[in-house]
Amino acid sequence: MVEHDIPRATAKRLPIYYRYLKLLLDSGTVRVSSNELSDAVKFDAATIRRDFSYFGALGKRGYGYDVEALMTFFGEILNQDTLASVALVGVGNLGQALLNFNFHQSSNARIAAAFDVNPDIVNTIQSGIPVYSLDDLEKQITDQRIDVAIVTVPADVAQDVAKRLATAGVRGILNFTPLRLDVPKSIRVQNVDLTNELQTLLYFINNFGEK
Ligand SMILES: NC(=O)c1ccc[n+]([C@@H]2O[C@H](COP(=O)([O-])OP(=O)(O)OC[C@H]3O[C@@H](n4cnc5c(N)ncnc54)[C@H](O)[C@@H]3O)[C@@H](O)[C@H]2O)c1
Repeated sequence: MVEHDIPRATAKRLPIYYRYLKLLLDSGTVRVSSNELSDAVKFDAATIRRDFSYFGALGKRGYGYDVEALMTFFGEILNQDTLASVALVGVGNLGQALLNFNFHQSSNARIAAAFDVNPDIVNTIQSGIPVYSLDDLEKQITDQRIDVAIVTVPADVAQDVAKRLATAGVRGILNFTPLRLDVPKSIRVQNVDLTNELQTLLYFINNFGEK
């Protein structure tokens, strides 16, 4: 693998370019200009052109960049990265906050794909992460070798989502919904309940708070 001596800020933008290019490729787009990329990923076009030039990827005037060639190229570079890919299902208030936080800097995991049913956000990039239609769940989980999913959907659809995740092959679910999920024994579920945490804290403060 060729070592690329690139600035850290450029390296951090690479997964974002990669994921957006993958969305374009999946939708059959052949080429893209730095201005179009700029609109989607919210980095200015000059930054994008400079970033790409570090990799020797030069767009042609009036043509732009070849999406598939860029994807292949960036994919190879990113393969050196052994981060666990995580999915997030339900890009609402909580889901957006988790996408924005991501986990990359503090752990060996990062959210690689998000899913929702809301047509207003499907096929957009949120905090650098592509949001796919729920219809694409199984395909993306398989293609992106996703092992773990975070579930932030309304409780009434959580069981159905968990079942689909299980069938798609995830091995762990971080469940933020109040529903207790029924999944095969081979799948580990970790429930997160901030209300519980707060109640516990209040209990300790009220009962053992006096020094
Ligand atoms: N564990 C906690 O401490 C905690 C805290 C806050 C919220 N929650 C829970 O997290 C969940 C999300 O809360 P929120 O405030 O973000 O809700 P929200 O309504 O803002 O977001 C829900 C999102 O899920 C999407 N969605 C609906 N059905 C879907 C489906 N079948 N597949 C994929 N996406 C679907 C919606 O389009 C929406 O974007 C709820 O279950 C809520 O009870 C838990």
